[in-house]
Amino acid sequence: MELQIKDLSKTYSNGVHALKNVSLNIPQGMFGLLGPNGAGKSSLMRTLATLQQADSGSIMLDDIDILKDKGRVREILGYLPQEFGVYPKISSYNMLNHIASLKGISNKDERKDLVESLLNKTNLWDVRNKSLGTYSGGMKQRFGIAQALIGEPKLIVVDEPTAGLDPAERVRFHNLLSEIGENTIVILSTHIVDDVSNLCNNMAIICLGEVVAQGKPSALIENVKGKVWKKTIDKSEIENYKQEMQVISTHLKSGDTVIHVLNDSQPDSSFEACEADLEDVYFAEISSRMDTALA
Ligand SMILES: Nc1ncnc2c1ncn2[C@@H]1O[C@H](COP(=O)(O)OP(=O)(O)OP(=O)(O)O)[C@@H](O)[C@H]1O
Repeated sequence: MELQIKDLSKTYSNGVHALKNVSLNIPQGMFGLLGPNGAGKSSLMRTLATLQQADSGSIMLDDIDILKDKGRVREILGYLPQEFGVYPKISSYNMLNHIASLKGISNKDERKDLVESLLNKTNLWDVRNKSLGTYSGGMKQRFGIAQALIGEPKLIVVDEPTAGLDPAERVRFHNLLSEIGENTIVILSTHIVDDVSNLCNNMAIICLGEVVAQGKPSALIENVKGKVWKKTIDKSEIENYKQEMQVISTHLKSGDTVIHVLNDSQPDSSFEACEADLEDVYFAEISSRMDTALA
C-alpha cells in the first residue's frame, strides 16, 4: 500500500497559498510531516481526511482516489485532528461504544471486545467510566487515538498530537503510535523534531506550503554531515554572524548562546565540528526560507 500525493495545491479565499504543488510518496509505516507553524500541515491533513477540497492535484491510496472517492476513504481512515473536542459528560467507554456503533459495528459482543481492547491499548481502562471532561490533555489524546483506531483503518492521520503534552505523556503517546500495525500508513504531522526522530522511518519537511525535503531521516542527516559547526558566542553578536554565514539555529545552553552554522568547511578555528542531527536538517531547510519570508 502506498499513498501518492501529486502536485496538490490550495489557495484559501483570503489569498493564502497554503499548499504549492505538494508531491509526496508515503509508504507503509510511520511517516513524519515536519514543518513550522503555518507551513500547511493541517491543510494537507484535512485534505487527506476528506474534510476540504484541493484546487488541483491528486491523492491516490493504491486504487482509491482520495479527492473523489470520499465514501471509500472514510471507511479506511482514522483521523485525530489538531483540535479534538470531546463531549465532556460522557465516559470514554460509552463514547467509544457509540462511535463503534456509528462506524457500523452492530454486533454487541464484537463491539464490547473492541472497546475493551482499545481502552487497554491506550491505557485508559482504569478511567473508562470517568467523563471525558475530566481527562488531562494526554488522556484526551490517547482517547483520540482509540477512536481513530475503530474500524481497523489503513490510513491514520494524526495532526500535531503531542503539542502541549508533558514529557511522560509524550513518551506514552509515542509508544502507543509505534504499536499501531505495520500494514498501516500513519502520517504524523508535527513541528516537534524529536517526535519524528523517535518514531518515523520516512519523513518530509514542509515550509510555506512547499515540500523542501523528503526521505529517510538517516539519509537526510547524511546530507548535512560534516557541514554543521557550532560556536558559543555573546548574545549581542548573533546578528553579525547572521550577516556573514548561514546560521541555522541558536540554542541556549546553561545560559550561554550557541549557534549552529551550515558551511561546507570549518568557517574558522573558533568553530567546532558538530554531530549533525535531524534538528540541524530541519533548521537548515527552514531557517533561510523563513528569514526571507519574514524580511
Ligand atoms: N480556513 C482557512 N482560511 C484561510 N487561511 C487559512 C485557513 N486555514 C489555514 N490558513 C492559512 O494557511 C496557511 C497554512 O496553515 P495550516 O494550518 O495548514 O498550517 P500548519 O502547518 O498546520 O500550521 P499550525 O501548526 O500553525 O497549525 C497559514 O498561513 C494559515 O493562516
